Amino acid sequence: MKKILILHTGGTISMAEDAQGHVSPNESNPMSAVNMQLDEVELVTEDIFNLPSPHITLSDMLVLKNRLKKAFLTESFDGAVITHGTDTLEETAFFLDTTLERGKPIVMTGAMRSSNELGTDGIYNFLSAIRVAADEHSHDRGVLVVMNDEIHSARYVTKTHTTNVSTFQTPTHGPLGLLTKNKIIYFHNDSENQHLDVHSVHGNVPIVKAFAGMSGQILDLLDLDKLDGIVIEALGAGNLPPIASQSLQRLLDAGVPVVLVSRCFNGIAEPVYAYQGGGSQLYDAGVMFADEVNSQKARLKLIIGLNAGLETPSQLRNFMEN
Ligand SMILES: NC(=O)C[C@H](N)C(=O)O
Repeated sequence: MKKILILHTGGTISMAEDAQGHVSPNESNPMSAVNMQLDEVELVTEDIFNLPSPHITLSDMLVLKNRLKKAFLTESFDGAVITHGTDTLEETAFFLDTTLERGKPIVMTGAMRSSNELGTDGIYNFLSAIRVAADEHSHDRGVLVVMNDEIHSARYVTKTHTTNVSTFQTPTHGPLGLLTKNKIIYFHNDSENQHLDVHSVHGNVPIVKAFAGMSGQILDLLDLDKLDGIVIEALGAGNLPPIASQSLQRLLDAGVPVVLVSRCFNGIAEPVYAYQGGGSQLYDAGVMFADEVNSQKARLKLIIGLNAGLETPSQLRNFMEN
């Protein structure tokens, strides 16, 4: 018999629609009332939060991480399922994936349609997540995201559609696997995300998106005394308009960690172009190129690195670029 910890955190999966079509949280989570009778699986359920996922903070992620650590170290759980709002699900998944060691399966899921809507996907996704968490082949894969019959890696998955039930996709790599009616099939193994545990999540790290004709105005407005780092969503392979790149130099000169990702949905940013504002110039000036993560995940990674005590530029660069 597998013992699986269920942590409900809120999100649309826990919400209901009213007569006007407005969706909001319930006093008590409808998912807790779902009577999931499964052979060979014992479920232990906790309503750890009841929050829409735009209300989830890094402190909440830390609470979840500590709860999961306890579950596996001292409570002999065989796996865990976390239900979560989809808006920031990928961020919580990435945070847990980076701060917890790989081992027993941790599976996150949610829904795009609330509990009383026609075609609600909540209970189906919940059951799928439990199946994956109880499967022997789900061990040592890091945090998994299960929605709409697909299994995705926390490192790469992202929300791609505002309302569609197939919103979670893995650009460049594709999903790790899928669920059929009777089977769970993994197509490939994922490389391990660098693991670093943290006990705090302090830090002001904004994300700034680049655009054609970008001036330095937004970067010039940033108060260096209140800035612990910055993530730039750059153009293409990792380039910036020339004036913006000049303003970035002020941050680099002040020792602010600057991390770059691409605003492209697919592919990997690399220091290639040598013109003014080009990636290779930015790299030589000290900009770190975060490997294969989007801006919201690069931001979490930088905050984790800083809170884990990586101080020197080379320590941080090694963490951010691998
Ligand atoms: N589908 C969802 O769960 C979206 C909702 N706004 C949330 O993230 O809480």
